[in-house]
Amino acid sequence: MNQSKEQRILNFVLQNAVRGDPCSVVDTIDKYCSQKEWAMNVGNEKGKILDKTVEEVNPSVALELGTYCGYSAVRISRLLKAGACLLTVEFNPEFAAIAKQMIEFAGVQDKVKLLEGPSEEIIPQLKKKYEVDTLDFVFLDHWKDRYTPDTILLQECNLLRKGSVLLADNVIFPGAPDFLNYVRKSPHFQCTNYPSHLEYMQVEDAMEKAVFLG
Ligand SMILES: Cc1ncnc2c1ncn2[C@@H]1O[C@H](/C=C/CNC(=O)c2cc(-c3ccc(F)cc3)cc(O)c2O)[C@@H](O)[C@H]1O
Ligand SMILES: [Mg+2]
Repeated sequence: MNQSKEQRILNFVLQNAVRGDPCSVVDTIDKYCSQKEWAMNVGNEKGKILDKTVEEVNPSVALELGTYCGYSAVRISRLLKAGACLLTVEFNPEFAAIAKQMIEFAGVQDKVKLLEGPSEEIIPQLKKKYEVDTLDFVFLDHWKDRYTPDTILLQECNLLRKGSVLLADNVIFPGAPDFLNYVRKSPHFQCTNYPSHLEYMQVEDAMEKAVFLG
């Protein structure tokens, strides 16, 4: 049975990246996806915005919605301080298996907990089952129509505190218009837009930062 694109990306990393070196894993995925097969990783241009935001927040507990192949999980976790952790949520078992191998090859498995299942089921379990108090940072990169309901759910589950930072990918392309509307109109969020480009393409895209005000 022929391989999936995601399996081909993982194989390329296993054969070309340096085991235990998260930067080389990120660079190798970008090399493959810019030269051979496009894939929906956040990429290097928007990845630098993600890096800066993670470094500013310096989170103890971070959440990612939409692991896919693990590109941003490796990218985020490489910047986390000792003892900090990233919880990343993925409901597609094939992608979860790929991401698990990607995370382990990069050597960041001690900082990353991959939670398999739909975000709407996982988010309400974070406090009791995963011993989360509140989240310092949330990266939204899953189905775009889930950004708003999950942002509301995070608030309902008391997972955000004054200063919690949400960063959303693709608010221009494919677009998350209802999310932009929601956070920009809400008195509970202070928003900043970061214009950029779609990964590996010259198409306009942007990331939106929404800081929870309590
Ligand atoms: C509720 C729930 N729970 C758990 N996992 C969930 C989940 N909803 C989705 N997932 C998971 O997350 C990933 C999905 C990511 C969705 N991302 C995009 O659709 C996306 C698309 C493009 C794109 C751009 C130009 C094009 F022409 C076509 C596509 C670029 C991007 O950057 C994207 O992020 C994927 O791994 C999926 O299984
Ligand atoms: Mg994306």
